[in-house]
Amino acid sequence: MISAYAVADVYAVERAAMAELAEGELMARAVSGLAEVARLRLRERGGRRVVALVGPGNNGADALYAVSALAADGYLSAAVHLDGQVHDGARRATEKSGVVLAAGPGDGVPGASVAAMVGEADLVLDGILGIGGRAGLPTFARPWVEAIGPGAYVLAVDLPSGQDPAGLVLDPDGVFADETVTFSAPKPVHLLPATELACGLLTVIDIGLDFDGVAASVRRLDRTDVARLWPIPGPRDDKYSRGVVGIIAGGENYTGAAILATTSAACSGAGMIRYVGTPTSTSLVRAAVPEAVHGVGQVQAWVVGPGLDVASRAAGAKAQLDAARAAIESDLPVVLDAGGLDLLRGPRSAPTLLSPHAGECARLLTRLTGDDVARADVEAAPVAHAARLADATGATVLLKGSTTLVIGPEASGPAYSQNDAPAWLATAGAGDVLAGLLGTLVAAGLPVDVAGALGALVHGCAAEAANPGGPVRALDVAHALPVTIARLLPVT
Ligand SMILES: NC(=O)C1=CN([C@@H]2O[C@H](COP(=O)(O)OP(=O)(O)OC[C@H]3O[C@@H](n4cnc5c(N)ncnc54)[C@H](O)[C@@H]3O)[C@@H](O)[C@H]2O)[C@@H](O)CC1
Ligand SMILES: Nc1ncnc2c1ncn2[C@@H]1O[C@H](COP(=O)(O)OP(=O)(O)O)[C@@H](O)[C@H]1O
Repeated sequence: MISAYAVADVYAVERAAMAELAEGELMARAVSGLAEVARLRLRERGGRRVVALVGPGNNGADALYAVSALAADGYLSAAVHLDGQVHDGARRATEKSGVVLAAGPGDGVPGASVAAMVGEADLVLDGILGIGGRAGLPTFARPWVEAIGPGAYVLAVDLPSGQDPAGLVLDPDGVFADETVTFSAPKPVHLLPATELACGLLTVIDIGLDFDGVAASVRRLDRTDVARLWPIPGPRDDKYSRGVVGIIAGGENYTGAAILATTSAACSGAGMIRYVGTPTSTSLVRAAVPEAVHGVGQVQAWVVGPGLDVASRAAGAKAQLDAARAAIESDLPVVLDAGGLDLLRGPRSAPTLLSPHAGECARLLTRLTGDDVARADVEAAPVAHAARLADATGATVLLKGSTTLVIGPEASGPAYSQNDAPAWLATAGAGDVLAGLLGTLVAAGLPVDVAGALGALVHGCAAEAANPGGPVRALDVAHALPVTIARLLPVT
């Protein structure tokens, strides 16, 4: 598991370490790791020119020291900084090592020469702001960032400047890095959906800080966690003890969603599937998933909603909707997706996992809170909106996207944020496959937040396995689940 820590906690751990170490030791460790990554990237790309964008704080000092080390190695090194607002030691190191220094804007150095210096760089070290910064790129740095050439490799120190350290909102004018080098541990900005995209590849450098006993602010499961968490059957298990999942999905319109969700539940190892559909969906599921049994019965968890049309007056729709409402009113765990979200009236007493995409999250918030929330609002501030939905419903919310967030109501512990899927997974029906997989995990008894994070992880891995590097269809993601799961489990 990867843990990200809140900025205040990182500072506290740093202060404790500094009290034990010689002055400057922590920064020296950070700089040495940063310079090493920069050297590696310059070598890989055959680059010769490096420029550091230097802000007034320690982040700028890291970048200045690193660029000095690169100058000593013979790279053509330069730095732009705010005159009079540079770390003294770092400035002295830079002057000694022959780095070309340009202060700008505002001290007589023409903006054009600063722009040319930045524009020619093969590698740009972004040290404008670190985790102590606020969201938003400072005005002085705008011309620097605008001057970055299209072919430059942008290596951010700690975070891409302008981006929110807490990871709550994206600054479209901030830096978008190819890679972010951070120290000791990730911070929320690196893992959360709004800002992760701006960080590029994340490289964490160990500088010897100890986070034992510090609570994570955001968690991310990795592939090595699957063996520990997956419900593996034992010799005493039978289909019922493994968990029966009831799936109320599809209708006369979205028949495919029924097949995708039930196939996914079967392929992820549900002990048994009870399917409740309309006549056409039912006959298609009978053909596609012969393992499923039909009609309402005893289950350990319900999945309600993929392809469910709550306004349908087609044959069998009323009976299916009655079953869906009864499932939501029951005291059993429920995964609510797509059309099922339209049936939620308020908090439930049993474990509940909502799995909206941004549009569905906006629609549900609008209905439940009375505020007009648009899809774009959710996309701009995913954590705030998902948390609001969790608080309004008492449920755990799995907000789907390229980074999928799993967050419970206030005080229910840190969120999970998963980024395991290729962008090819952004395809119709992929969410229906996820719903079936979540149903398997919740019916097996996993807590809904763990089921959400684990499901998103395995769903992403199955999408990659279905056709590495190329397009995937949703049904192939479901069919890739058995072998994907087997590969993630220990060999017995
Ligand atoms: N094969 C199937 O049976 C499938 C069934 N599905 C089911 O379909 C139902 C509706 O899901 P949605 O997420 O589509 O519904 P939503 O109502 O959440 O989203 C539709 C939104 O997409 C916008 N939109 C539609 N076409 C667009 C286009 N070409 N370009 C830009 N925007 C466009 C619409 O304006 C609307 O805002 C759900 O119940 C879902 O489970 C989907 O999962 C797809 C596959
Ligand atoms: N850009 C992306 N990269 C990776 N995964 C994505 C991306 N966009 C969406 N996804 C994933 O694809 C799935 C789409 O689900 P959803 O929007 O419900 O589609 P549908 O309703 O058509 O099944 C979700 O699991 C989501 O996390």
